[in-house]
Amino acid sequence: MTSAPALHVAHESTGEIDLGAAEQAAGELLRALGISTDSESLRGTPGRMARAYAELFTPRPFDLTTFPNEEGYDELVLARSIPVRSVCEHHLLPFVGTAHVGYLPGDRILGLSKLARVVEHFACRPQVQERLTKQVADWLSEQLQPKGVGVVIEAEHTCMTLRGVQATGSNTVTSTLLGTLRQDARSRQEFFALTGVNA
Ligand SMILES: Nc1nc2c(ncn2[C@@H]2O[C@H](COP(=O)(O)OP(=O)(O)OP(=O)(O)O)[C@@H](O)[C@H]2O)c(=O)[nH]1
Ligand SMILES: [Zn+2]
Repeated sequence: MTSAPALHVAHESTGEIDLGAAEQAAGELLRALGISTDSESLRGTPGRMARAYAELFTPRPFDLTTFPNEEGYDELVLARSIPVRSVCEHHLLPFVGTAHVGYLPGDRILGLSKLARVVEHFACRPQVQERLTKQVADWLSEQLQPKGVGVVIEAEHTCMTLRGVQATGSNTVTSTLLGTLRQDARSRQEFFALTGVNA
């Protein structure tokens, strides 16, 4: 199988990260919340907070490597249980879970790891789960021109399980289907059956 020229996926930063300013602000936030940073173990906490959020908001750049679909493979390609870690844009608390990302190939097939990389790419920013699901599906559709795309994400929102309503054990399922996977009932059913999500 010959590799097509890789298309570089630009880092889509949500803005410049100023670690120094973030550390200072984190220190002020802790003090405003009544948490002293005087002790040895908390002295570095504002800096750690700044670096932790910077890490969560910085996706790793990657190349979108595709190959010609030489065998004319026309069934579903599905990567299941891709880990998802993101941060909800309402509380800036983590939501974590798994994504199932699949497509029905057209003229080209995608390097399999890229299905996980595109999830990370859109997860590394303040998000809502619905938008993340749709962004992954739309991006695959635009870049690969497949016959269909399906994305399902199941995630626990810690803003909903650890605080607020404290709905411990709950998780949220979102899905976006495009093309044949949306229009054709049999393809749709097969997709959900293979993801293991009851729909
Ligand atoms: N649709 C959607 N809502 C989300 C997501 N992540 C968090 N939220 C919700 O965003 C909402 C923000 O609502 P507010 O009423 O402003 O916040 P709040 O007072 O902290 O609400 P509670 O969480 O109910 O205590 C909450 O209902 C969250 O559950 C997400 O990915 N998608
Ligand atoms: Zn939230």
